[in-house]
Amino acid sequence: MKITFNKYEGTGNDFVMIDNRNGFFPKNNTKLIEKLCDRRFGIGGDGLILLESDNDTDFRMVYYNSDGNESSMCGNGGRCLVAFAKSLNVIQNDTDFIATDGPHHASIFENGTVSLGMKEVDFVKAESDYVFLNTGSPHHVMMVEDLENYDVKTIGAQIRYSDLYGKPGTNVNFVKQIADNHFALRTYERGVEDETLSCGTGATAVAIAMHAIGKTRAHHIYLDVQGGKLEVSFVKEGNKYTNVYLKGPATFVFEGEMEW
Ligand SMILES: N[C@@H](CCC[C@H](N)C(=O)O)C(=O)O
Repeated sequence: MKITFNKYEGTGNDFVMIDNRNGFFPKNNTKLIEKLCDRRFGIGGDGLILLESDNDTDFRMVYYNSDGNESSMCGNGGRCLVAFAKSLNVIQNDTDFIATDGPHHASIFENGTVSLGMKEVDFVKAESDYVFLNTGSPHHVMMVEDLENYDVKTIGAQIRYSDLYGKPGTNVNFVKQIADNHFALRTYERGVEDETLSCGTGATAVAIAMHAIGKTRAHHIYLDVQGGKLEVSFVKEGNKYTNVYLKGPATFVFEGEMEW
């Protein structure tokens, strides 16, 4: 059988996109998903995303990490899926869709940039040397001295598998401040088990974490990731971060068919 797919990337975080509105895709076939994401034996991607029909919103997002397992929210993947939905004529330039962490609103601008509404954050754990929060996916955030030469894969894996996070684990972000409203980050992603070029829920977590610990007073933060630039904006209402938006490019790469 042949699978028709599209490949998208958002600041270098890349995804295999499949239109599953007719429900043909074998969603529990972990080995198949892992193979489709494999960069040598498959199409290649940090994750695979299904676009499915939903009764109450424009579409449903189902996200799998490249290890083949379904996981929590993917910010860059969500932005790319919005661009894919537009290419399928499922939506125009504004949409409401549903993902594992709840409803999302998104808009596509003329230059192809996608702004994605993220879940509200009402809990930020701030310790002396790290911050932990959930922006749709769990994120450990820590500032480091030499971000450019930091061993993200080794240290990221140690934290991800540490007793602090137990079996579910976490994503791990290493951060450097560039200006009051400008940070650079590198992310180790669980489920990819490596550094990726960008992580949208990670960039969102870094922006909120830096505000929560007083590194910035800005509500609109610029973030340099390994694969490009993202922006995160939010409103602080009491202890809550609301109106959280993640903005950046979402780019079609190629389409094709793969035999399985
Ligand atoms: N790349 C994503 C995050 C994907 C989920 C993550 N790997 C997890 O399992 O928690 C993003 O852009 O947010």
